[in-house]
Amino acid sequence: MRPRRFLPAGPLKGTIRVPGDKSISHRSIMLGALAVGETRVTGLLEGEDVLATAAAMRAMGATVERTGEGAWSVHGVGVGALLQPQAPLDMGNSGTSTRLLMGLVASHPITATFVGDASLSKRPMGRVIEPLSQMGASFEASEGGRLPLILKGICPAVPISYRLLVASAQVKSAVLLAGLNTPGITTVIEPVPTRDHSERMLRGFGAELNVEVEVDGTRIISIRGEAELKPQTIDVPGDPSSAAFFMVAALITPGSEVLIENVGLNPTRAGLVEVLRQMGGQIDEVNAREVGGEPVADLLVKHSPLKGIEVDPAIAPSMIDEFPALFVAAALADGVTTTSGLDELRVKESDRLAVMAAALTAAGARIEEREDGLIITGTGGEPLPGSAGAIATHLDHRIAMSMAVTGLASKNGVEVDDTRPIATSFPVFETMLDGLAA
Ligand SMILES: O=C(O)C1=C[C@@H](OP(=O)(O)O)[C@@H](O)[C@H](O)C1
Ligand SMILES: C=C(OP(=O)(O)O)C(=O)O
Repeated sequence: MRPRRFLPAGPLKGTIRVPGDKSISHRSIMLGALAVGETRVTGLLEGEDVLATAAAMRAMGATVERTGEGAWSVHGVGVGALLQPQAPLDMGNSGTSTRLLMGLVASHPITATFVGDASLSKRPMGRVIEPLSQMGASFEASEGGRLPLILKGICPAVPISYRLLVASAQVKSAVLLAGLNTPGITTVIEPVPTRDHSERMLRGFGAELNVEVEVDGTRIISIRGEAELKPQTIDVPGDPSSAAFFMVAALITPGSEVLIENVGLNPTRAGLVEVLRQMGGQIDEVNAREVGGEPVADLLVKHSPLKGIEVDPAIAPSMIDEFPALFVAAALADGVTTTSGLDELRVKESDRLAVMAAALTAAGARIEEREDGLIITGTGGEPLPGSAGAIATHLDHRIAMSMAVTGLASKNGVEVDDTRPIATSFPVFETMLDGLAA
């Protein structure tokens, strides 16, 4: 364990550039590994989760090499040509690596064992086991459909049409990736839109992918299998989920003004910016452009008095990883913030509703935990008292970073029990935070 007390500090001033988007980084390595020829990636997130994906693709035959800071070269094996890994695939803390790679393995004639850390081993895999079983793959999973599990893929797999039961980009992507090496058309029906990086990138690599949107917003996504992917050059935009911590930090710390450069603002990811603006946060988009097929801008964030709001549950999928950071903003806002429809937060790296309720309460905030959300009564900008002892982060990087930010807006600081998990998604977080506060 690596504990740290995050002390009150500020104002935050300066310009930062957050590391590459985690979702896009995973996908660029996976698709690069399935294209024939060399894919070059710049701006790749070199966090532990993405490195787990890189190691797994190497174990299945691809050449994945670092050529410079954030610069990677991937020589793929071609769709259908993944090799049987010789040892269990260690997915560490990463749900995205696990579920997307299960999709890839499912339609190859190989068997793979998936293992992970204590957090990942508690997370539900039934949501991908179900559709991939329909496609013909077989599974030996631990109790409740959890890791460790053994997946026996099948070739040819059976194309399916699958309606998502949970709003999950990981489940959608697992089925689409399995569909890549499946004859015919594999379809995912998505009643609630989730992040669409897989769709964008599959198209970019030359897969035949079709999206129809029905009047009620349901998306019908079809991919033609036995695809041939062409290698690409990919520039990964900055991760809005990492930028989130600095947006909130700047908004709640008096006198702050921070420019966060190169932030990915794909509409399926940008919910937090909208919600913080509804709360009164001043966040200006400058230099809007496109990077790697994704909308990007620099965000100029200034300290702002925030007010509590009722967060529309419909926006949740577009900010699903940002709720821990939002709860911190709400704890410092004037009035009550209500959130609902957040059951999915209970099955992330930790139970993010229970863990954030306990953590913010320990820091002196007023929190009521409901079945599907938190109700937070803010201080109206007054610093929170801070924590007496160490706050339990349960191997969850986003809890650790959220509570680090809470420390800035506290009287006595907030102690986090373990900062190591931050390296799964944002290895330079502490350096950046210390730099802005200096
Ligand atoms: O597809 C992805 O890259 C991700 C999808 C989301 O998970 P779910 O699909 O479980 O909602 C998100 O929480 C995760 O951090 C990354
Ligand atoms: C939920 C997350 O990641 P994953 O599901 O890939 O572990 C996250 O990064 O917040």
